[in-house]
Order: sequence, then C-alpha cells, then structure tokens
Amino acid sequence: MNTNDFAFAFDIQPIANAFNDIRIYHLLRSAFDFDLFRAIGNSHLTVSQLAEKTGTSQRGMMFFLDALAALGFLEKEKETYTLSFLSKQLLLEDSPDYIGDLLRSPFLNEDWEKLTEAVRRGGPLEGVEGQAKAEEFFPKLIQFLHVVHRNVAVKAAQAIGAGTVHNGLNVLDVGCGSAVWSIAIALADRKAQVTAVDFPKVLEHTRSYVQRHGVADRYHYIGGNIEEIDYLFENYDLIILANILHSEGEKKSRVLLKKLSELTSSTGQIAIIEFLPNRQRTSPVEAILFGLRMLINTTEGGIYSAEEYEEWLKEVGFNKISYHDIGSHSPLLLASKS
Ligand SMILES: C[S@@+](CC[C@H](N)C(=O)[O-])C[C@H]1O[C@@H](n2cnc3c(N)ncnc32)[C@H](O)[C@@H]1O
Repeated sequence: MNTNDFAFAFDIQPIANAFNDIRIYHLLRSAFDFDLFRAIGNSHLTVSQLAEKTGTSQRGMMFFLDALAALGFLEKEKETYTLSFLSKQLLLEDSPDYIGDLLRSPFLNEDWEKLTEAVRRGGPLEGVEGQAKAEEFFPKLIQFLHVVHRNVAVKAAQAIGAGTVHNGLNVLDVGCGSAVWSIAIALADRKAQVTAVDFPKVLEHTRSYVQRHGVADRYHYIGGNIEEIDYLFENYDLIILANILHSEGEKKSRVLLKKLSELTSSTGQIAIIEFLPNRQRTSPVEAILFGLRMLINTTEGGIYSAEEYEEWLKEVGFNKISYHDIGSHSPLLLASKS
C-alpha cells in the first residue's frame, strides 16, 4: 500500500459531523448547569475567578471558557472573559429576549429521538397537529423562531419595500407565531395595519411580542385554525405565510392559497418564507433535514421545491414570482397577480 492508497477515496466530513453535531447543545447545557452567564454578568473575570465562582476545576474552566469564546458566546481579552453581546441579550435571565430555559430544555432535540419510530410508521405517533397539541408546542418554538428570524425579517421588510416603496400596507400574517415578520414590516412602515392569525393560546404570546416592540396600536387578531376561520373580507396588500405551508402539506396548502388569493388586492402580494429543496431533494442539506422534522411531527407536512410552490401559486392567479436573498437558508418568495 502506498500513501495515496492510505487516504480514503471519499470525503469523510459526513461521519465527522455525526460525531460532532451535538457538541454545542451540551456545551450550553453545562454552562447553564454552572450558572456561568449570570456568574459573569457585566464583569471581566479570569479562569480562576470563574472556577471559584462556579465550583469547578481550573483546568476544566480553561477549556470550557475557551470553547465558549471560540463559538462567540464569550469575549476573551488577554486573561479575562466577558459576555458577548449575543449572550447578554439572549442568555441572561433578565433580558426580554432570554431563551436560556428553552436551550437548556431538551425541547429542540427530543424530536430526533422519535425518528426511528417515525420512519417505521411513516409519520408521528403523536404529532403537533390539532389545536391542543399546537397550543402546547408552538409557544415554545416561537421563542426560538423569534430570535433566529429577527435579522432576516428586517431584510425581508426591506426587500418588500415596506416604508419605502409601500406605505400604509394592509397586512395579514397567517400563522403569525411571535409575529416577527410583520413586526419588522410595521416598524418599517409606520402606517401599516396588521391582522395576525394563529391559535388563541399562541396569540396570547403574540400580543406580548407585539406590545414589546411598540406596534400594538396597529395590530388586530383573529384566533382559530387558519384552515377554518372566516377571514374578514379584506383587500390585503400583503399576506405573510412564513414557515406555515410545510406543516400544512400540499393538499391543504393549495386550498389555503386559493382562499388567500381571494383576500389579496389586485396589486397585493403573498410573501412565502420556506425551506426550498431542489427538485431532486439532494440539497440544501438544511432543507432536506427539515423534511425529517416534518415526518416526525406531522402526518401531511413536507418540504417543497420552488417549482412546486410556483405551480400552486400560478393555479390561484399569482403569476409574477420573484425570489429575494434575505441572508437565510430560506429565501423570501414574493408573488403577485400582475
Ligand atoms: C413554525 S411556526 C411559524 C411562526 C412564524 N410565522 C415564524 O415564521 O416565525 C407556525 C405557526 O403557525 C401556527 N399554526 C400552525 N398551524 C395552524 C393552524 N392550522 N391554525 C392556526 N395556526 C396554525 C402555529 O401555532 C405557529 O405559531
């Protein structure tokens, strides 16, 4: 055997990923076990000071703090560590954007323990569909989605032209969750009015996000199942469907799009934000893996290519379709009738 034969004839990254994927989750859980973020607070502290404060070994703390700094959770300057802006805003308990409880819970990872069974059955033993399940599951998920979508929602509002090309938009946010997408629009277009739709118990959380961001006087709410409620007849200028159609699945999505098409003004637009796998479902990997989440949690949900969304949209009169990079794995799809 020569040296070249010793090398594998394939990329070994997929197996390295299999070993490594779980690292950051455990790192953060341990940080919460040590109450590390609160221990640092607004101070600049050394390894030995933090080892003493958290009751850990100096050797352990040294490796641990360096890893958190390398990942952007801490800043390291000479021998001292401080919280990064991200940690101050998201991981300190007194911040309104605190998501530590969610991160330290198994919530975002426990789905994957159901994978074997979901593949065997072709769906979940117990999904998150139906009002009762959804009202238990989504208030937690939207905390995470609110944080990860804040920056891209601002880019989406810019791409839509809220407050620049368009003023006084009449917006319908369907399956609004934390209303992160429409809040960004309402902040850019100070005359926008938003109707937010979701299950009633989720809307209780929506209201607090809307209030916190100072746009409550321009929000109206409709509580209920998006497939069944009677939408007030309105000529909406913009209908937001962010991360909704995947869990509806093809059949219900087509029915929903038809209903929403009737509520859109002749110049109105539908904004869809979704993972877009290629037609062959070989990439991007984030979208393909998200398909498994749909298998684990829903009976009809899925991931759909741009071509599929275009077909459904054209079927209900949305003939003009454009895509906008908003700095996320999910581009913004904008569709209008003319
Ligand atoms: C994945 S979250 C997306 C939230 C938000 N649009 C975002 O992108 O951050 C899905 C939201 O749609 C709501 N939802 C899902 N199915 C629904 C239905 N049939 N009726 C009403 N709301 C629904 C959930 O309660 C949840 O708030």
